Amino acid sequence: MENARNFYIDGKWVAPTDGRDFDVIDPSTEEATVVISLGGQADTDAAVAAASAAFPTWRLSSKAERVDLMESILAVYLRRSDEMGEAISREMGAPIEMSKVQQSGTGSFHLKAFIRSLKDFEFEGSLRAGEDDTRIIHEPIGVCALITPWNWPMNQIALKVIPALATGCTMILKPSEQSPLSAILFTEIMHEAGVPAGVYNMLNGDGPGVGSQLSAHKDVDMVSFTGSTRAGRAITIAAAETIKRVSLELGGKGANIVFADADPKAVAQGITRCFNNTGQSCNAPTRMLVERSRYDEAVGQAVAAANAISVNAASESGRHIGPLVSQMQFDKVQDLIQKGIDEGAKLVAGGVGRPEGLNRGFFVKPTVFADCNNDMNIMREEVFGPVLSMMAFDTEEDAIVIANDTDYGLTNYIQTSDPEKARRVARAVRSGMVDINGKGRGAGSPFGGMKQSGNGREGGKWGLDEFLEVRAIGGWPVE
Ligand SMILES: NC(=O)c1ccc[n+]([C@@H]2O[C@H](COP(=O)([O-])OP(=O)(O)OC[C@H]3O[C@@H](n4cnc5c(N)ncnc54)[C@H](O)[C@@H]3O)[C@@H](O)[C@H]2O)c1
Repeated sequence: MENARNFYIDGKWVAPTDGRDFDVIDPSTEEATVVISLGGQADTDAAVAAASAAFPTWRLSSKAERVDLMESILAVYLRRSDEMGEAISREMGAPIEMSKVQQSGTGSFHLKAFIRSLKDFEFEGSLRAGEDDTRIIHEPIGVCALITPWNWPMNQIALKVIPALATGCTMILKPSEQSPLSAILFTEIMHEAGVPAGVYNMLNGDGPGVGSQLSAHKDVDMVSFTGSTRAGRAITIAAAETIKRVSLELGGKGANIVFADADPKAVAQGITRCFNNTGQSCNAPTRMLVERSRYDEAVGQAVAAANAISVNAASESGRHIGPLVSQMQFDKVQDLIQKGIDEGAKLVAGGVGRPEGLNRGFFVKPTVFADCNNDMNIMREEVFGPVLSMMAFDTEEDAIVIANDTDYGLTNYIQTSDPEKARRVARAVRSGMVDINGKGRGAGSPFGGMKQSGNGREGGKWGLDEFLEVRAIGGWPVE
């Protein structure tokens, strides 16, 4: 990859001033696949300076100009979409076919959705009908630091870069050092599409380096972050000194409430959903709560579904799951599986160690625990691996209490054929998002959580609002 060691600052690929080498590991082989540079303070300062210099002009760009630019980006993206799938598969281990469709597909999906949202967005208007002398104006917040994770790399980049661009902000993207290849390719796409110099900048770096430097930088107006609750807390503290806005998308521990009247396929679908992307999704339904009359049958269905999942290298074609992203994640997931056993949960599928025949690579057995309770680590911590925890409940009220007994509040799932119950439970669970009977949310819906799952909303009109200041001007001379 030609630009692997370089950064993109002020419309050009440049060598780092302050960089050091870092090996990107292929999770299927545990071997270095590319060497990138991790930047230092001088690189951070140069990128922030470029974004600051571009802001006064870009903030005045018209909505039509920005829609045109987003359409150009979409055209280039669609042409290079397969390459994007390959880059993501190589850097974080998503199986190649899944990566080309699901991982890479998020880029064009969000681009299209944001083009629609921007076309509909009113940047200026009256306070309310008849109060035309109070003008409400939405303005871009300024220079934004966009810090993204490795699990859905293009999804997160698109959910931050595109709305920042659409609202007239300028930005510095710092992707995860574990998944830089997709970000480098995306930067080539932005360059080819003709993004003006300085509007979009990209630096590779780690959390303690570029991540912290951006969070604390006096010339950065906002940090938009997706990743662990640990890093979200550190960023908030670093940002406090300069009172910058911090938007956070953090972890989750979604409950999937399966009532006795649910579709017979609900349990198997819950497993597929939980283990997709090798369980590395913040909105994965990792706690399956099943009404007692159906519980034993559900455990049997979950075991059959988990045992039917194959695990293999990311480069192999097929519908298997791939490895975890890194040694660190592998160790963390192994540790949590062992804790589940030690705490008395009933291991009914998978377990510690690699699947048979896979001696190298960060591969984990698809694992199911039954008879869990809410005090266990596997029910409280975000595992971020192919591990499902099951528990029985007796009444609707119990299910709601268990679902809400968590520090997180990102997505909950409800399976029932009773529409009244579905509406009641959807209102009662505390999460930014709820999926009923496997129906996804429409394009342009807000994505985000409550409690320690964060405070941001990404996507659609709400995703644009995140990057805007709202101003109120009284005595506006009416035209
Ligand atoms: N909610 C999500 O989408 C999501 C994504 C990735 C990881 N996670 C969770 O995080 C756990 C650990 O994964 P991880 O260590 O790769 O995630 P992380 O939060 O450490 O890293 C995510 C991003 O934040 C940056 N970062 C890390 N520390 C930072 C700091 N102090 N200041 C600024 N930026 C910082 C990283 O360089 C990366 O770009 C996972 O097990 C999982 O539970 C959640």
